[in-house]
Amino acid sequence: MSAGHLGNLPAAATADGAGPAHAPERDGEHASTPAVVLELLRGARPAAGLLGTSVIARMIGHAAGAALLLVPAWNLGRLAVGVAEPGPLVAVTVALMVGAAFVKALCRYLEQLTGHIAAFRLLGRMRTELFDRLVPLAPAITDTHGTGRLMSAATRDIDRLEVFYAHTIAPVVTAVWMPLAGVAVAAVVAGPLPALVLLVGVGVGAIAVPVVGAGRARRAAREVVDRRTVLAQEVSDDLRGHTEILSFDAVEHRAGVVDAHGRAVAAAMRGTAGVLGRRAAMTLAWQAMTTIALLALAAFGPEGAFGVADATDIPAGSLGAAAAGWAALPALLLTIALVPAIAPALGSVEAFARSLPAALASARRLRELTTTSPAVADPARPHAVGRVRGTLDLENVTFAYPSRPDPALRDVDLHVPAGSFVAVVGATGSGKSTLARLLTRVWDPDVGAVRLDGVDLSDLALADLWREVTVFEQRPVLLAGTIRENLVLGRPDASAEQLAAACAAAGLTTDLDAMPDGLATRLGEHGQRLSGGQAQRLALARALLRRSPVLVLDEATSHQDALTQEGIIDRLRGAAGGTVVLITHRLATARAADLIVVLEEGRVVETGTYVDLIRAGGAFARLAAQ
Ligand SMILES: Nc1ncnc2c1ncn2[C@@H]1O[C@H](COP(=O)(O)OP(=O)(O)OP(=O)(O)O)[C@@H](O)[C@H]1O
Repeated sequence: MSAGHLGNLPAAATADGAGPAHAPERDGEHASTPAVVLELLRGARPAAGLLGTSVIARMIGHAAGAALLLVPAWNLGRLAVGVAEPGPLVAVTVALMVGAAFVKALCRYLEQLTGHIAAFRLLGRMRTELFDRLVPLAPAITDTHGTGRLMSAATRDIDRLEVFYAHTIAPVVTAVWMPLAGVAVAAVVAGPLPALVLLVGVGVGAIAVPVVGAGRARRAAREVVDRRTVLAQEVSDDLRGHTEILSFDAVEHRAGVVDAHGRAVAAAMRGTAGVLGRRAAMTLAWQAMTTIALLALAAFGPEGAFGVADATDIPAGSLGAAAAGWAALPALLLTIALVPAIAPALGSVEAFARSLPAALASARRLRELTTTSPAVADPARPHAVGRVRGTLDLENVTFAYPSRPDPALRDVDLHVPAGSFVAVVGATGSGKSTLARLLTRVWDPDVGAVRLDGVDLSDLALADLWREVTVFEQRPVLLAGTIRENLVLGRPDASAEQLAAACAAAGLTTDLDAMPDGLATRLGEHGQRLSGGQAQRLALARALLRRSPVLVLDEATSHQDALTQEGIIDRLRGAAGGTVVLITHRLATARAADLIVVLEEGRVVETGTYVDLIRAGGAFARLAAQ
């Protein structure tokens, strides 16, 4: 997907405009309503044809619906004043009504069909775009927003925009054109005064209904969206941590937390109820008032106010003659019938005035998410990558997480020769994983540089970097598919031999042999059908399979027994494609390393081989003695 305009989602910052490396910035929250609406409309371009059809179908459908009321009203008037023969008139009226009903039904079908196809197509695109936008924002976005919130954005917020595309564009157009057409018909058939009365009535309905409580409805909608998001985050945490919740006997406590958030959502929703009630009442009130005003005009207004029907047309001796004083009856009935004929078009204003604030609140939240500056961004002109040897250098690196002022790494200088095996050790919290994250450019350093083969990582395209440097995360994520699908995630074209070699190196072969379905074994969500050790061995095999020039392993053997761990470490050098950086708190695994780097409170305090460091009797020896 291109990095330029991305449908409904505003363009994300690029490297040039990213500002400070990891200071997430948001501007979506402050976007004005017209700006958000305009952006949504711009995003509708790919489905313009379908949306146009939906609008036209709705306009014709509403006109047919109006005809269902206007034809009998007009003809009833004509019948009453005697200007038409009852027999043919009834036949024509019935035929016209059947035709209008058929057109109305067909148009309604077309409107709904095309409107919804357009909306779902656009929502599908937006989900893909959202995903594309979120990738470069990770991990800043999960750190600051939480996965539940992102999930809610990708599903609920995007779904809510369906209201805008399927239920707003066509109704708005119809809500403008139907009243104008109705007033024009009244002006032609009944004259300017009835048209003016109708215009005022419709104007009150069209303007007052959505305006009543608009600010309150908007604030309440935003609150509902925010509170629902918190609820989604809590529920997602509960689902993920259900085992802990059960074993800690915390079901009641957690149910109470979720219940409290549910109540908060309900309270926020109640905020809109009063506004909705008033709007519904006003929708009915303007119709009643306009009808009364038209009747009053006919009864007490100037003579000839409904003066189009010609009394000389009325045959002598007919019922019409008796009703000569009511010569204007057809025009009066037709104008009165215009009120309920126009009402459905305005009724939808009330409906979308109700749902639109929620859709716009969702659009704002999506905007807010996607305008967060990425923690790392692709360079404007990436350095071309040739054959990577795998030399790593950290030069005077200092880094602090955005949420913590104390640096997690300070003044780190480190040289890792290509093809070497380096172990990074240190007490918990000393900055080992942070070092791994900087090597894979999850974050950029605040000061100093991280280089691969002498090239600053920030000059490499992220895709190139991710291809050359493979990372084994401390808490690797397994997908719900088969073992094979998980293994080939980073190398879809791996041969059977390559798969077997990676599995053997990671110590997974015995496990696979014991499984009746072998590589085809399904894992369940987050690999829950594997033991902790098996899941770790599988994730390690997946990382080894890539044979990338640099392999960063963060606690890759922490769940293994001593024997299994020893075997894995022995095979590691041969199985990896080049440089290996092994982050570990088990010092025995560092024994085979060419170089051991000891971290203490974010600083490199010692480097050397196992034997040298033990002999030196410094920080490493103290760690070993613990
Ligand atoms: N995402 C984060 N946001 C804020 N602070 C963080 C984050 N991740 C780590 N830290 C902090 O940075 C410091 C270094 O953490 P790091 O995970 O690098 O240590 P570590 O040596 O890998 O620890 P362990 O052996 O326990 O995994 C710690 O003080 C930690 O609390």
